[in-house]
Amino acid sequence: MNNPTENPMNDTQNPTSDSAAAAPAPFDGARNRERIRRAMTAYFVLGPQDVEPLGRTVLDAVKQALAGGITFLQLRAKPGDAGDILELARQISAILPQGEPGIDRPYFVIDDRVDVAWAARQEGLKVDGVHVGQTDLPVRHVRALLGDDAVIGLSTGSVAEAQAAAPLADIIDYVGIGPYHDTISKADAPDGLGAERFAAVSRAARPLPNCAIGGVTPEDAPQIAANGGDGLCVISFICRAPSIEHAAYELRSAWENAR
Ligand SMILES: Cc1ncc(COP(=O)(O)OP(=O)(O)O)c(N)n1
Ligand SMILES: Cc1ncsc1CCOP(=O)(O)O
Ligand SMILES: [Mg+2]
Repeated sequence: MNNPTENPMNDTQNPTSDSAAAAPAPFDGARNRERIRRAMTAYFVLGPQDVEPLGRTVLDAVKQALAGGITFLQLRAKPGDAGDILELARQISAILPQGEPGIDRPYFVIDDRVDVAWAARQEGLKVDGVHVGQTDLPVRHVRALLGDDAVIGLSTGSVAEAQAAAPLADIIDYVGIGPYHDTISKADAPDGLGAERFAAVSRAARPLPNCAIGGVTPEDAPQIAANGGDGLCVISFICRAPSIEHAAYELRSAWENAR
């Protein structure tokens, strides 16, 4: 299913792919913003709380989602002790393909836990960085702790938060915008933004890459693409699907057809 010819991680428009070597794009920073933007295509978030009640494991879910072609992965274990999250990150890292994130394998980040992301990177795991929310450690401290080449994502849910994020484009790499619809996967989430408010938030967050999160399914792809989105981010759509591999494939195909 993970056909390299259809792979945004091997895409000819990707300035870092071999096939683009003849016409290199201008350098856009140490972490390559355009590569990260394209990796927003099919962003999968999960933790034990999302799959274990359904009789699945995080590792099996990740294996199947990789086969289906996800382009970005986030380990969001809530609640979780640091050591347990680190151990899960080790196991996930071991099944990720070798090579460059965004080209040969999905990016892989840890939710909230800058300490775990730091430890994982010290161990040489394929952990690219962290995704933090508005009340987590401020991103300037996250950047100082993780270094220049770590990937840092920030949650935004309003125009004001996006306006505050945009000037930090040298510190953060992308924003998650949501919830797009109401969600069952985050207890304290506000009501869904809907397409119009999403458009205003994504506009305010420019030039940062973004993904839409919260009740998102492949059916949303055309509307999200038309409103300035760079990709689709899901928990339930993949975790609750009869076939995780097929759901991941559907998510990615929907975005590739919509953008
Ligand atoms: C890609 C992405 N976007 C938003 C979130 C939500 O993060 P946050 O607001 O910190 O809430 P929790 O996920 O920590 O409950 C996310 N995790 N990923
Ligand atoms: C973590 C998070 N942040 C905003 S909505 C959300 C949950 C998304 O999960 P689902 O795809 O199941 O609605
Ligand atoms: Mg958080």
